Amino acid sequence: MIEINGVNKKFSNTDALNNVIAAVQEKSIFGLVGTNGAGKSTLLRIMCGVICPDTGSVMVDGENVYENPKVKGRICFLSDEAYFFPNATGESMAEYYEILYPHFDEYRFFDLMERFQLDRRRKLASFSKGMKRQVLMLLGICAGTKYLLCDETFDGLDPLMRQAMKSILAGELSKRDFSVVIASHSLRELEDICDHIGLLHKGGILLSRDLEDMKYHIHKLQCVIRDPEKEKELLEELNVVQYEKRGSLLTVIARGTRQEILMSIEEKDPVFSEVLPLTLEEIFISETEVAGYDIKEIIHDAVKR
Ligand SMILES: Nc1ncnc2c1ncn2[C@@H]1O[C@H](COP(=O)(O)OP(=O)(O)OP(=O)(O)O)[C@@H](O)[C@H]1O
Repeated sequence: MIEINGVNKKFSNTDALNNVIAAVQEKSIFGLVGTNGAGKSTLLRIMCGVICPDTGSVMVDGENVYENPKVKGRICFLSDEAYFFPNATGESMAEYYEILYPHFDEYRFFDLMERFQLDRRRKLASFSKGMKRQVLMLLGICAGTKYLLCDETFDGLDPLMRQAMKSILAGELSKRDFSVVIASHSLRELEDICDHIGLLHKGGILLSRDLEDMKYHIHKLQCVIRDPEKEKELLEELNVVQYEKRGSLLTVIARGTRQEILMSIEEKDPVFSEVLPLTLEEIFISETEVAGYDIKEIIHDAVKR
């Protein structure tokens, strides 16, 4: 488990991170979402012990990661710019990773390179940006470390490759003691792979939640109730996050399971009613508005990229 305990980091006059608190659970995928300059790379670099926080700490399996080679050996960090040595090929990078990571699985790496139609003998400098990112992801997966931290590594891949990488990551998770952190601009990108999402904004975590939990405990109700008294009662009974009335159609975003909301609405003799799950985007917008933030622009920006 990685615990981020009140981490602060300042660069000259810039507050890059401001009291960040979060946890990456065992055998999980943690999505770190945020726009440019939100502090994602800084947080990842602190999480893998490359830079030291000004205050606060990052504990990996109960030990401080900074200047701790034993703990750092359990982490593989893939930076947002794929860096390879001059003249490096897939084969020579494999040799390098074998030195760095004792559990690096060379056989698997070459097998995956072949499946992705990446020539292991070709110079990586001649690969496209997306192909370089594929090689980097495969190196990271085959490194055999307990933790893999990916800084926007998914963002340069085409949709097919993204899906392929996601299924490889999911396969790894089911086989071994493995956790992944993926930083991305795109909320939608992470929706179908992450167990947990942390939303980073201007150096602070605005929201950090389990996806299943979020989706299970908040819903959108659309209904038409003729009797205004019953409509009022419904709004009092439900744990309302937001509501809107257009003509006779009442739309409510409320906390609660689908079953709980259905029970409340059925007692009010609705002319029409339906309870729908929220998209991740809708959940983030409503949750952050409740917390007093007008996050729509940030979320939409993150979704568009
Ligand atoms: N070495 C540094 N020196 C000075 N300022 C820095 C340094 N590294 C990061 N910063 C500043 O810290 C803030 C957070 O930067 P960071 O790279 O962590 O954001 P990010 O969320 O990864 O952004 P992006 O999505 O654009 O990569 C920015 O304002 C950035 O200018």
